Amino acid sequence: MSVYTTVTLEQVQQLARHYQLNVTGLTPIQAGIENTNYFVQLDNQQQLVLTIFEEMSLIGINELIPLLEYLKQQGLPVAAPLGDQSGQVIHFMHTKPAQLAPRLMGQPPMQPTVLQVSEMASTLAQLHITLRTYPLHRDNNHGQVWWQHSRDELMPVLSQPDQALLLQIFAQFAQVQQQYPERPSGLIHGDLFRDNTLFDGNVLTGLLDFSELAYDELLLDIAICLNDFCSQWPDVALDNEKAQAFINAYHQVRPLTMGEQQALPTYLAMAACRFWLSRLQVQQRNQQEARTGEHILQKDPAEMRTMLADRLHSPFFIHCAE
Ligand SMILES: Nc1ncnc2c1ncn2[C@@H]1O[C@H](COP(=O)(O)OP(=O)(O)O)[C@@H](O)[C@H]1O
Ligand SMILES: N[C@@H](CCOP(=O)(O)O)C(=O)O
Repeated sequence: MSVYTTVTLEQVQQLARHYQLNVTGLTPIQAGIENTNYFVQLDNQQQLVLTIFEEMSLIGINELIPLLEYLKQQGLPVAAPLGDQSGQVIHFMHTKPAQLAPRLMGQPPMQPTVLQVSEMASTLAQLHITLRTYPLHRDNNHGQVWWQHSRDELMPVLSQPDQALLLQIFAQFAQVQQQYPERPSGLIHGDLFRDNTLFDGNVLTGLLDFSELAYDELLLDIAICLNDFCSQWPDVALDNEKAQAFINAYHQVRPLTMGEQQALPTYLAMAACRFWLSRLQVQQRNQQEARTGEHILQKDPAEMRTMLADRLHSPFFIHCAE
């Protein structure tokens, strides 16, 4: 996060009484940009994460509770939120929905190894397969309709070269979608960046932040995750060895269609574009609402703009073993 809603230790202790838990400490979490999160220390040495939802509707929040429970039961490393003594999961703090979930151990892989990349990709494929039969339809709030809308809204404030770049990717994307129609859809995570995962060595211990979960193209999820896990940080250029390892590992669990393989280079560019647009929007909002301070994280839109240009100018052509 960022901490938008400040809570006191006493307020969290009061919340924890519903769960018959004793809270001894509270630490704001700076990572993340949508919700307010705190690590919560219990007197029995366990730790929880308190999330105060800043944006998501109550309907959306309630959809995720059984979904996370289902994923946990299927063996995926997710933090299903806790029910209190009466089974209630969502409480309210400062009129906003709030939940407690177990803290998963591990660290986000800031410079992922090839093994971590492969582990991420095979888990992503597993996630897509596991969600195939899950009975939920949820539109993507940051899907194609939103891309077009936010592009049109932002156009007037962008420089001429930025406008040209946007027009180029949207035109190329429309063409590729028409050319390669064989692209399966399903429920996707929608935001699997490194900072929404935790690793202990090469073991993936946490998939976090399902707030963008929605019905959309699986290839979009692959492109979002691959872009972030397989870049040569701090440079955004693609690391070809990692990208190929990602594709191999994913393909072994859920074979990519020919359409997906051919469309991937353009999807990588569009995935970067989607986050360029959303970061520009967040930047505008933070300025308009004067949301600043040491606990407010602002991700750099320029990074995604550079990534978009890179993916367009140096496309990554994949090879999938038969
Ligand atoms: N269950 C959890 N276990 C461990 N760390 C967590 C957990 N939930 C959140 N975090 C930490 O909090 C950060 C922000 O959480 P996230 O859900 O991504 O918030 P936001 O919705 O604001 O992006 C994560 O990057 C991670 O460091
Ligand atoms: N991953 C997105 C921002 C979404 O932030 P999160 O903290 O809610 O995961 C980006 O990098 O722009």
